Amino acid sequence: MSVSAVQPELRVEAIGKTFESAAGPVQAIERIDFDVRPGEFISVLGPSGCGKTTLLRMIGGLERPSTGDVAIGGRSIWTSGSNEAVRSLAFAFQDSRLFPWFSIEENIALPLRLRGEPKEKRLARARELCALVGLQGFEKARPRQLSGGMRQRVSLARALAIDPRLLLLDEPFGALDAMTRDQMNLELQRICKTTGATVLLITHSISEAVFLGDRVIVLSPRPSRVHSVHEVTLPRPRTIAMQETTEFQQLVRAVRTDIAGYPA
Ligand SMILES: Nc1ncnc2c1ncn2[C@@H]1O[C@H](COP(=O)(O)OP(=O)(O)OP(=O)(O)O)[C@@H](O)[C@H]1O
Repeated sequence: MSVSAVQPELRVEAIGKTFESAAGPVQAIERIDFDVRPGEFISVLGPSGCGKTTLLRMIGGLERPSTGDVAIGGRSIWTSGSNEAVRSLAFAFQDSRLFPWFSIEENIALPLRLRGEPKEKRLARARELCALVGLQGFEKARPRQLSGGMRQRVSLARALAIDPRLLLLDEPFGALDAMTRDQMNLELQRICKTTGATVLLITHSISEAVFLGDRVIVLSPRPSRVHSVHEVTLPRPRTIAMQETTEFQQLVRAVRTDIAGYPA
């Protein structure tokens, strides 16, 4: 089968969004189109307020677009309202959004509980995921006993609990210090390789976008459009040392040039 014959995992088609507000309409997104291949990692960058979170929310079924549609695995979310498409995706955010009164394994198992999975099955899956994200031994701990980086691991594990077709990440490591963030980027790369997940990552960090992405999509200021798309051809697995290479630095420079002049 040729590459072009592979059905995209995600299709964003002519999507646009205008919010109604007391001060009048606010056009956040003019028009955005792109496809994501199964297993691909896409990073999305753009100036503050250009509509990145709005885009993610429309892809995730949380915000109705004013125009256009989104399809996951060939199933439209907005035109035909496919519940199955929405059930096949998962989110993680900058704030880990854990329930403080639940243990780590109960937090991870929560999406399975909401789906009515039996307790034994969902806790077994939570323990597997604890190991996958490097939290073995912390299954019974409470969120307050963990560091910020560890809480983000829990948040990722919880997102992976349903085996999502598509993982939507909104600046998940934005609140972490630089060293923890590097570590989490390596972990995320390893987890993606293990699970084969298709990922859309919103970030404000150009180097994170290049380090993780197969492609980097740069959005224009509001009302946003796709400004440019950068293919990242660095081999995988990527290492922190690769950030010192000329190829990596050239890519970062090219992306930065595209968003130069915008507050990133
Ligand atoms: N519910 C809403 N009602 C009115 N305007 C909104 C609403 N939600 C978002 N906006 C506006 O839409 C634009 C895009 O917001 P959004 O949060 O998607 O941007 P962003 O690129 O994620 O921003 P940042 O990089 O700062 O996180 C902003 O101008 C915002 O004020």
